[in-house]
Amino acid sequence: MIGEGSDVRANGHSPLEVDAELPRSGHAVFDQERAERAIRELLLACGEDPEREGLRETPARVARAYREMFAGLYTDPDHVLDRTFDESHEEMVLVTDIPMFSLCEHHLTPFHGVAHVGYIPNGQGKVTGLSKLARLVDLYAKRPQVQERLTSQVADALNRKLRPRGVIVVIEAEHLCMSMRGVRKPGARTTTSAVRGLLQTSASSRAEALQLIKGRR
Ligand SMILES: Nc1nc2c(ncn2[C@@H]2O[C@H](COP(=O)(O)OP(=O)(O)OP(=O)(O)O)[C@@H](O)[C@H]2O)c(=O)[nH]1
Ligand SMILES: [Zn+2]
Repeated sequence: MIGEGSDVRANGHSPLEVDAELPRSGHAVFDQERAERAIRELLLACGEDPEREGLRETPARVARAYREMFAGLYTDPDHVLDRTFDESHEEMVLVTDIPMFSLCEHHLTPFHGVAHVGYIPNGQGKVTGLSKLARLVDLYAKRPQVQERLTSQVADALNRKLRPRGVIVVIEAEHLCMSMRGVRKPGARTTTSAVRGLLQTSASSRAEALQLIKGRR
């Protein structure tokens, strides 16, 4: 998925196709060398010896891992919704239990769980491939994130690109910053939701969607 060297590409898009809304620090590509230096510094700061056998390759490895985990910074996730097809379906389309991995922007530790993404097409063609809903979650997740913003960004992208009658996004996740450190509450799960259009204005439509999500098993 990711290109070699500093020319980072996800989904084949140019590395310069960045999200205009994203606050940027002047980088349109991942700076591999700088990341390696930073990881080496971190190891030194922790009192480790980056030259010892087991750690010699670690800065380069960790930098590559971050390049992959932050791939959504270097592409516009909305591009995954560029291709739509004509289908006059006007009822809810819902994909549940999409595995989701992201990194919390406060601690850069993972939060992971599942996303449920649904929309009501407008009946005038704009239907997307089901896999694109999962790809959208994936790319917005591949940024330093907070769960609330991730949830809204996925909902807003669907709203913007498909002009649907309604959108619902629910994310259930465990934050490792709450499990393996800090308050140490493994198993605590956070649920966030974002609704747009009819699913925001109509309590009965929203209740129906939430019922489909809750009763999925
Ligand atoms: N709202 C929200 N908070 C988050 C998310 N991820 C992590 N946090 C919280 O971000 C907060 C950062 O709090 P701080 O007091 O600045 O940092 P801290 O001293 O490391 O806090 P503790 O985690 O309580 O040890 C913590 O309460 C985290 O639980 C998220 O996705 N959404
Ligand atoms: Zn955190």
